[in-house]
Amino acid sequence: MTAFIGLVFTWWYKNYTQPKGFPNGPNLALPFIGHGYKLGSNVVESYHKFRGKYGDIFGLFLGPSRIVVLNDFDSIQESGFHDDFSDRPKFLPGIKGTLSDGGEPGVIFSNGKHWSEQRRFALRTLRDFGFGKLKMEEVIDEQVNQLCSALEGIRGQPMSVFGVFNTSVVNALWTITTGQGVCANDPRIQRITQLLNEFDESSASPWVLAALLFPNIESILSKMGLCQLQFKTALYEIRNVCKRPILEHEETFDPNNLRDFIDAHIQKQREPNSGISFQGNDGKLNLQVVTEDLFAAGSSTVSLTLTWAVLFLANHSDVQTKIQEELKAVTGGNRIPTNSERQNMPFTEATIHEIQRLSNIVPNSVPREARKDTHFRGYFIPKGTQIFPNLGEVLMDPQHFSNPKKFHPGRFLDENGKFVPSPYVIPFGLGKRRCLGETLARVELFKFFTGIVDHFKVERPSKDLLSEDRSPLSANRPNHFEVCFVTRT
Ligand code: HEM
Repeated sequence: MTAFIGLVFTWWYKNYTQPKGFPNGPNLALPFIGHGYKLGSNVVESYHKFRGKYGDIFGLFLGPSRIVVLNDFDSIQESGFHDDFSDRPKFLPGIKGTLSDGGEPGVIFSNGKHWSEQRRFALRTLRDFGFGKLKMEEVIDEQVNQLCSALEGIRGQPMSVFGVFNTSVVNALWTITTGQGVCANDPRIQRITQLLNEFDESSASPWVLAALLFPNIESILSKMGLCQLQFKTALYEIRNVCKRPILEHEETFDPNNLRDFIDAHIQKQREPNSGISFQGNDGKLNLQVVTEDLFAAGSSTVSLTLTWAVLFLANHSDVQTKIQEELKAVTGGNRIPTNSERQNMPFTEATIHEIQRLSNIVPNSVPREARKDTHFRGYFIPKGTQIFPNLGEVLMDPQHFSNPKKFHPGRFLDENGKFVPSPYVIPFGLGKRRCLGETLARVELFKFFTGIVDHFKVERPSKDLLSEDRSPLSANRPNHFEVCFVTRT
């Protein structure tokens, strides 16, 4: 018996205690759940408390995974550009298929050459987007107009905006990747957006995080009703929906007429020196998964930011008035401004910057992993440790933003009314893994936002201000609320 206890203790000591020089953090990690029992229902709040207690860089076990949480701008920036910290941990391994070298395909959770090549390709293709008649701005304008027409149809009645933007944002992405327009009520798109939405709602739960990090316990947690990984189901469904257009594109591919993102990828696959990640079956798998990745990363992020935007607008009608004045001066108030016109709209720019700061929709960013034993800022970080850049702590840091919980676009305007962006507004992360959809996201946010303010006065159904707090069940969503979109004459 003593020998058994000795063995268990040795196993626990080896797997659940931190090495010398590791950042401070809560004590006593329990087998399998680690410090999960010390986290409340909202991980973001727990991390904020831990930061107060253990400092800007602290460590803990989440399930059996060793984690370091970075909470200040300098360490997030330095780690972001650090070669040893630019890998992603394994995420539901194999769920997206496996490359010939055993690695993960795609871009969000891939590493090494596959990641760098696919990232460079996707970044460039989204940034320079324009295939034949298909131009990014036109695609988005069409979705903004469709959305505004649908909202006009509600005739100013109180309505919830949760999920309202998802369809438009997914439709724009669908057009950009596949070249095909879809009708607003396409059941495939509705299903994908619904699943991503549900995942988003549950993403602050420590159980969901534990299941993502430690797939072996996922089925047990699901059976206990502690977590449902809708995200996984969504990935399968997105895969099925994307398969068909990819096959059709392969059959009808014409190198002299690139129609969309899929065509651009197929062209790379057919170039002899395009890099290993575009060759053979790996190339095909990468296309499949990069397409899925764009949907997974690019839909609820943008639509949730717009949901917060509407909430802030409803609470701050003075902000709406100023933006409407800017729109009138720049466009005459009867069309969606072009992306290049945003430089003439400093107050609008400042407002979107403030919305992105305060909505803080990806508070813990996407985890990275230490590729080897590394010394970082005086700490020892062993190989395999997961690194969480806690962006939310920077966005809400009183050292960078006075009264950080207050919605105040004016903080980003100088005395001449010029827009001065803050280096501490980092909703897209920092460094080598920084969001690759940033350009597209910025154009989408600008166009949907100005389109709505131009068409409507966003009003609260009653005199009471809407709560700007986070829903207790989620790190990034507002509490349920309703607004009225009153058409402007
Ligand atoms: C408001 C909108 C968005 C926000 C706040 C956001 C935020 C982020 C963040 C924080 C990361 C992790 C960065 C890191 O690890 O350092 C990320 C990664 C990523 N985002 Fe976004 N994102 C947004 C929109 C989009 C869009 C529209 C797309 C594409 C259509 C996209 C595609 C990606 C991809 C593919 C990655 C993984 C990059 C890599 O691992 O190399 N995102 N995003």
